[in-house]
Amino acid sequence: MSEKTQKSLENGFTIWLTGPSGAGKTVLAHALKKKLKSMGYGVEILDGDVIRKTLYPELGFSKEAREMHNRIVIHMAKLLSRNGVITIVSLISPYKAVREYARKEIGNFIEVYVYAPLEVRIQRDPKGLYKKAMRGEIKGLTGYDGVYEEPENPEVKVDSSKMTPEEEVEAVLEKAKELGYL
Ligand SMILES: Nc1ncnc2c1ncn2[C@@H]1O[C@H](COP(=O)(O)OS(=O)(=O)O)[C@@H](OP(=O)(O)O)[C@H]1O
Ligand SMILES: Nc1ncnc2c1ncn2[C@@H]1O[C@H](COP(=O)(O)OP(=O)(O)O)[C@@H](O)[C@H]1O
Repeated sequence: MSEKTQKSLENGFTIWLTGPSGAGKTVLAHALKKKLKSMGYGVEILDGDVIRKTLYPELGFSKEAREMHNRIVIHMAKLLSRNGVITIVSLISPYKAVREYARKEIGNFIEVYVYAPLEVRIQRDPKGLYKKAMRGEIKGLTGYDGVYEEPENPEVKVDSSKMTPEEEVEAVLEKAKELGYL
């Protein structure tokens, strides 16, 4: 669809995908983008891994580093959302307080807990990080030997070991409609 025919939302919103490595955030982010684009909306993905590699590859994964990085992503999402863009954030964001800050700052907000059991994530291990953690080559891998504070009341929870990406997309879009964002 050309820019001229792109649907413009007066108020954008943010779909915040949180969950540990290998849970399925990236896959869901791209499936959502494809679907929303085909419906004619302006969509942007903010992927934590990509932003890290582009802006500060040496940052690391201490609590302080993650909080600072997450705050930068929150600011980007706020700017995009308030200009009518549907913003999909794909970010481990392990700390509840930071996600609550995101909700408050951004406003129109759908928190999606992307869940998969540890055994499934270990089996998938798309980046080989669980193998490295098991060999002791990395420490503090989120959801393995690093903290992940599970969302208590996310707008949506998807279990990627039981649902297809298409079913996950439907669950998120249904919630967006229910909340009046679409
Ligand atoms: N120790 C440790 N813990 C967690 N993740 C690690 C770690 N080391 C490297 N990686 C890789 O970093 C990717 C990006 O993480 P995020 O920016 O989403 O994380 S965070 O919100 O700052 O916690 C994250 O991407 P995803 O696998 O897509 O989630 C990992 O691939
Ligand atoms: N229903 C599903 N939703 C998302 N990912 C799935 C699903 N089923 C299997 N997978 C697989 O799980 C892995 C998830 O990786 P990824 O999306 O990169 O996770 P994350 O971004 O959370 O680290 C991929 O290899 C993907 O093919």
